[in-house]
Amino acid sequence: MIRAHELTKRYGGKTVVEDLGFEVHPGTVTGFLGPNGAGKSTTMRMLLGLDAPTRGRATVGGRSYAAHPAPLHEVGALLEARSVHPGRSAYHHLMALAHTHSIPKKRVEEVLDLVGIHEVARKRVKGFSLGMGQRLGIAAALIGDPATVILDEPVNGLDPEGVLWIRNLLKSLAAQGRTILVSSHLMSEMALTAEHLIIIGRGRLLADTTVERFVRESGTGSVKVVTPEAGLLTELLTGPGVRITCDDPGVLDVHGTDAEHIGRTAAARGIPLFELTPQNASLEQAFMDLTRDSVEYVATPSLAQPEGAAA
Ligand SMILES: Nc1ncnc2c1ncn2[C@@H]1O[C@H](COP(=O)(O)OP(=O)(O)OP(=O)(O)O)[C@@H](O)[C@H]1O
Repeated sequence: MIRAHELTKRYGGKTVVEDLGFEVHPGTVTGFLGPNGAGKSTTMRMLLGLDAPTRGRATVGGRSYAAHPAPLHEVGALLEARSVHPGRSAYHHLMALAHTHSIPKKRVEEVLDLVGIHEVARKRVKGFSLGMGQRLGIAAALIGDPATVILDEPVNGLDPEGVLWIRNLLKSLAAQGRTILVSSHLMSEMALTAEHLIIIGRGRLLADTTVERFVRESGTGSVKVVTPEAGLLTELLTGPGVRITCDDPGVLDVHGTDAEHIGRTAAARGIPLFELTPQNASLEQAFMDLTRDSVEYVATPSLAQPEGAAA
């Protein structure tokens, strides 16, 4: 388990992480979300003992990172900055890590297989694509078979196949009972990967919730329904809190209820459905609504606002 308690970081006069408290539990993927500059990387660096908190405390598995006798077995991490010597091969990089942490050579082969870079393992890292570099970083994070895995923006620069691969890898690591914390600024990707979300903005906690609850409570979700019986289905679904729009014949946009209820209602009356799709775009919208006041790098338009304009 990861625990942050009143975690605070100041650089000079600027507070970049403020009074942050959360827990990350084993067995699920927890997404760590926030707009650019929200403080995600700084928080992760504090969890990993790479930055000292100005105040507060961060523990992994009940101890601060530095207090672990064999940290690679406890925590595996991928941070944004690449720290691999460009002239080294992936194999030698991992071998060096294994050697200095008493990890058997066999484990190097295992993680190379796991991340799918066995074929290029003897090539120099400087020729690696961003995606290959990310895979190598993940191999290094997993080499100690850690109970906790912390990854900062692992899908950055990956192609769709790579994104899908990371998603499945993280889920399988969580299913093995590990604690997984993964940062992103993409809500839509996290909604597919994570079960739990910790959302920060300007270094402060904005939400600590499950994906399911975030979707439900965002209230902005809708379901696209394609049916030849649009009129009848609209009648059956109409009720308190439900709003249905129909811009194209046979295509309904249903707000205020979920796909399961719509599917069951249709099935009970034998109404055929050609499509029943929860709209994830609105999830991204809910995330942007939540973090709007915390977005740091939209400075230009708001600076251009005349004095006294609404914030
Ligand atoms: N070493 C440092 N010295 C001064 N300011 C820093 C330092 N590291 C980070 N910051 C500032 O702290 C804030 C949070 O940065 P951080 O990289 O933690 O955010 P982030 O959420 O990871 O952003 P991104 O999604 O862009 O990676 C930013 O305003 C950044 O400029």
